[in-house]
Amino acid sequence: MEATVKMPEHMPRISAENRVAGYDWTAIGAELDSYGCAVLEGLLLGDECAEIARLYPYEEHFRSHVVMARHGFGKGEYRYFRYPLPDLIGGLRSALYPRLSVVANAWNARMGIDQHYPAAHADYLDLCRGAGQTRPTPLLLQYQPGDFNCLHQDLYGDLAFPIQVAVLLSEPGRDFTGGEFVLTEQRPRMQSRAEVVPLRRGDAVAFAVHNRPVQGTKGNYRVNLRHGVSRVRSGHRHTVGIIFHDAR
Ligand SMILES: O=C(O)CCC(=O)C(=O)O
Ligand SMILES: [Fe+2]
Repeated sequence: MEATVKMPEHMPRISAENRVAGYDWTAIGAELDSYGCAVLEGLLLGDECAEIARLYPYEEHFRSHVVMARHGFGKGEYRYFRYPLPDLIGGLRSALYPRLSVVANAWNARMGIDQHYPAAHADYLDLCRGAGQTRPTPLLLQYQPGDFNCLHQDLYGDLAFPIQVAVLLSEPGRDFTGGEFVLTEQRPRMQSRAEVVPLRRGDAVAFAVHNRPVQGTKGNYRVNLRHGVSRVRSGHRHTVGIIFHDAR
């Protein structure tokens, strides 16, 4: 007879390392190089999305609460998680980082930036700590009808890891309409380029935080990116943002 082992409910069914290892990182790196963003389909399961979104009202999980309209950031609200992060988010943060650091190091070399990202996220957080950046940056966002997130860059100090990840926790068309994830890319002496990233619930987008190199005819040039969310037309939308540098 087969033994059945029931996993405790709070444990993610697949380890973060295993789910991250399931993606084609060569293809993701190529998408990031070409467009400044790449989609990781199905990073979270539906019930995992619900589990994270449900944390929103519980203050004990968060260190601060931002009402976007008060700061001119848009309309809607978000909360920065406290350490220790929920397992699912902390696990993804450390499992995604080594893959993205390969792309980030290649970008720095192409942009002539003399900085190397260590292979382990714990070591990068040590560097952040040394720069006075000790507060956790992963966040949970909540949008209602009429809400939007103005184009911005998530920079919280001198140290900034150049790629971040956002996971959509609500299902477009069912839970909400509108609310598209938008990325703009400002090119030197040229007009800006926009990307609208189609996401389903559980999909993640990895994208450039502020700068990335673009291969031109005369070598690499640097573009400046911003991201945001278009107006939510109906329903409710939740996202979890995974930023790899900590904040001052
Ligand atoms: O809600 C979104 O899709 C964008 C969230 C965001 O700005 C972020 O994760 O940094
Ligand atoms: Fe953001």
